[in-house]
Amino acid sequence: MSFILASGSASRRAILENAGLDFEIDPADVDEDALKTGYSGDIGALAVRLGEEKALAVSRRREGLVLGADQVLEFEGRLFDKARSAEEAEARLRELRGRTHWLKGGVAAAVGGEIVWRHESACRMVMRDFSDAFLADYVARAGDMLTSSVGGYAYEGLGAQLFSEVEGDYFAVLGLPLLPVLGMLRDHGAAPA
Ligand SMILES: Nc1nc2c(ncn2[C@H]2C[C@H](O)[C@@H](COP(=O)(O)OP(=O)(O)OP(=O)(O)O)O2)c(=O)[nH]1
Repeated sequence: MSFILASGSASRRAILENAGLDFEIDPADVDEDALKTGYSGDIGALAVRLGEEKALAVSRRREGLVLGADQVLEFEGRLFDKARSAEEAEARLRELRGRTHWLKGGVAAAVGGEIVWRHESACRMVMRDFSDAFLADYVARAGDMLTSSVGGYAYEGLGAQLFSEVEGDYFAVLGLPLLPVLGMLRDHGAAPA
């Protein structure tokens, strides 16, 4: 039983590998900025739409079940994508500290160029009001996570120190709501029932 993960995300790959699943990786080439720039609708729905676009882009050229996903950060109604530099990530963390933001996730499965399943997740991230000294130390130690993860943190790692409370699916924070995905994979014969 196998399926295709239409993602270049190391986190999504690790989540599925650690769960013992058999899959190929074939990242989707989707112009996310085209959909995100100037978007003013529901941010969770956008993440689902992006997950669908990624799944469809690969499903149109590959046989079998294709899984696509996306995750965006929502803060006071504003949409944030991955920071483009460590400096931008630091400025954002300074803005988010002491306040609550959401990680909105969308995941979709496609077969033969058609969407067969979709799921939306929302995780409430309560960031503590850490000091400037803490932030400087965090930025010095966080490395690539500052720009490779949508919030500038790895919640399973150093990023845990940023938060006082998190509500939602742990795996969804990391980029892929594993249990709903497993249910779908079993329904489609792509994971052991
Ligand atoms: N390891 C880790 N990664 C995280 C965490 N929070 C978010 N991420 C990652 C998961 C995704 O790789 C990334 C969200 O960006 P996207 O949804 O646009 O995916 P990405 O561009 O990485 O890959 P893709 O578009 O699927 O090829 O942030 C976390 O707490 N830990």
